[in-house]
Amino acid sequence: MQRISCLADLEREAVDKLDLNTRTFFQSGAMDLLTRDDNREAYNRIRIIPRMLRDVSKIDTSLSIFGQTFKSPVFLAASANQRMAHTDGEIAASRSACKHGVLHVLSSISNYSIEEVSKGVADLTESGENTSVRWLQLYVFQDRHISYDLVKRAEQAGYTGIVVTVDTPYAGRRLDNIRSTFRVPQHLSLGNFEKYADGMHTHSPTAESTRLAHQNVNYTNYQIDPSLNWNDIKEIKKLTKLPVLLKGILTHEDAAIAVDVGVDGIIVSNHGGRQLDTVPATIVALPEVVDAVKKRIPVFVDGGILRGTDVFKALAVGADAVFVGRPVLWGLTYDGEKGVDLMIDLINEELRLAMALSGCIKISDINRSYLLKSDLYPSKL
Ligand SMILES: Cc1cc2nc3c(=O)[nH]c(=O)nc-3n(C[C@H](O)[C@H](O)[C@H](O)COP(=O)(O)O)c2cc1C
Ligand SMILES: CCCCC(=O)C(=O)O
Repeated sequence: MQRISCLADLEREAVDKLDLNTRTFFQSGAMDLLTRDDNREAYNRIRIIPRMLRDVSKIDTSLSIFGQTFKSPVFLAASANQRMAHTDGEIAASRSACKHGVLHVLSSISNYSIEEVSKGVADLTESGENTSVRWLQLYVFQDRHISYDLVKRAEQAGYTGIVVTVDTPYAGRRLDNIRSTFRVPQHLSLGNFEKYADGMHTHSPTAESTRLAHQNVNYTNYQIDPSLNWNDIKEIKKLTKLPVLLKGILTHEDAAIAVDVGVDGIIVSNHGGRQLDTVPATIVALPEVVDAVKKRIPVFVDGGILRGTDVFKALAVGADAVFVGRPVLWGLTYDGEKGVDLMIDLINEELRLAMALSGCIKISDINRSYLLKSDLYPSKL
């Protein structure tokens, strides 16, 4: 077997190992996959302009956000059902993030619960790692008490941020999941919701409702509340002292409202092309969001990031850090925690090299002057 040299190799190995059901769940995007694929192609169209002779013998990829220090700006995005990739699922991904000093975002729709993941990383604190690099991704369910309780549980379990996903009032229409009838394997449950299966909470998502939602038998079966609006975001802000971020913003208009209502951070995302097909690639949407936010709050981006040069380009446009989604699943599938370690090491090494070869010594050195101007997308501003 050839050695894994980059994230694309890791994807190939993982895809070879997976059954059709899991593979289509991970790879799928909405409708014709135009946005999913555009996320990557848009990075490929941007050229880096390097500078020389700057003593690049020491490269520092560390950064600080909300008072927390991270070793690299490549974070791990939330994805549902990570035990479909590997039996250690979310615990393995979270452990790997803690060891590397980068963020792990736990999906609301995880197989291991908020508390199980906390327990699963606890021994790393004893060996000196910072295990507070964990945020919770929040879906706002029709039964608001469930979502509000998830926030409280996250606070108690040592999570340090809440990421509210705002692009999913309904699940996108993912044709391959409909064609091959997506199923969460019977032995997996949705850890966070077991405590609500008491008859009191009739709107709690279950593994069964998840199955149906993915088959689009009933779009509302995830029990996500499609009435979610800006007033709810203000309520969530009142509920917690943790930073509250919005994931799924794609326009300068929404970015400006987010800042006005007191949101603490924005993740420019199109859900990996899984929601509304034909929305712009995230690296295309990023400049107008960055320009509207004017550094008042951090801006992050995800979607299609596979190379160290992609990370460099996103930071050059103005992202504070980036998230990778599917690559976490490829790492998990390949070799559990060790596979995620490998994924993080590979992309960090590529970023380090991209910085050195373009003459950037630290993260704050990276800016738009390192990109060919004609490749930067026209902003709506
Ligand atoms: C299998 C899968 C499950 C996902 N589940 C969630 C989720 O539960 N909540 C969420 O906010 N985003 C979810 N996402 C979206 C990711 O957080 C992220 O936005 C996206 O994967 C980034 O694109 P990339 O995969 O090209 O890196 C999921 C993505 C995938 C591929
Ligand atoms: C309604 C979608 C829930 C899981 C998810 O976010 C995804 O599969 O992309």
